[in-house]
Amino acid sequence: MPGKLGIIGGGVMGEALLSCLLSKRMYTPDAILVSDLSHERRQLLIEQYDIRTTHSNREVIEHSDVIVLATKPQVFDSVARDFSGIVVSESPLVISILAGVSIVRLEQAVPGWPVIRAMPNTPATVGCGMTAIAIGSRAIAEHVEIAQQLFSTVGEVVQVAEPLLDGVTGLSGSGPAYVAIVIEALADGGVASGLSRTTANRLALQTVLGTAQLLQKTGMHPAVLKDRVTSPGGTTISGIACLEELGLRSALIEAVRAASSRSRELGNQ
Ligand SMILES: NC(=O)c1ccc[n+]([C@@H]2O[C@H](COP(=O)([O-])OP(=O)(O)OC[C@H]3O[C@@H](n4cnc5c(N)ncnc54)[C@H](OP(=O)(O)O)[C@@H]3O)[C@@H](O)[C@H]2O)c1
Ligand code: PRO
Repeated sequence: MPGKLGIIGGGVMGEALLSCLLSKRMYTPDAILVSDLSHERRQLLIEQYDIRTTHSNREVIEHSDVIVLATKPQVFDSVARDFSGIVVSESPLVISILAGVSIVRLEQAVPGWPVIRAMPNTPATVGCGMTAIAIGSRAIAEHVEIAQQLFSTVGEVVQVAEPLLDGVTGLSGSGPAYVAIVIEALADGGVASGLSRTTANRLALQTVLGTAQLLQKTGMHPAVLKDRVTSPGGTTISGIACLEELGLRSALIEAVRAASSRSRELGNQ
């Protein structure tokens, strides 16, 4: 991976990328500079990862060959002001992971530099992320290659047309929260049926993990697996009837749609 990496915003997602890129040795700690407004946050990142940090976004911008924007979208205008008037000998690649903020807005904010929009997710922390990227008008093949390399180090990568990124955000960006709720609720069901909390948590987690791996490794359609588990007149069909009655499918569909629409809304603010 070429040169120096800068991360603006060392919060949950900035740290997720940072920790995995370091553990996979894509970057060495001395090649990374992270800016964050919070002193406590900067201290934590220094102690945890032995990287350099700063309160100044401009320092990160001037230091880096690749800049990952990882603040909340709500502070984008303020971060954008930090780019104004900066002169560099070679334009860095700007990769934004901000939900909703469009390539047009990003390109207006950075002075003629290449931009790529990305939507990763938190499993990137352990190298199991899912990231979609959309390419800005000034990015060339070399920049796409850098983004592909960076995000494939922390999981899988797909390229999509920019308008689809809101849907990606609602599905794989927000998805880890939905799946975590499903795992927690399955465990609650186990506890309600008399299992200890520890056993129920273990069963719920391994069931979700094992099912995902089975589907991924075999390429089996989820509906086929559902049918394989469901014996005629057995236990599973009683559970499924309950899920259908209580609307699990439509709840998940509506959750993805609501989150996608919120992503669009954030982009228009
Ligand atoms: N979390 C996810 O699962 C996820 C997944 C995909 C994409 N994203 C995107 O990633 C971005 C960050 O999300 P997050 O969950 O990591 O948020 P977060 O934990 O709040 O991290 C953002 C960090 O940026 C700091 N910050 C605020 N204003 C700043 C400024 N002007 N300059 C530099 N740093 C500043 C924040 O400090 P304070 O807390 O002190 O304000 C915070 O430490 C968002 O745009 C989100 O849409 C998040
Ligand atoms: N977390 C961010 C949010 O909740 C974006 C996707 C996941 O806005």
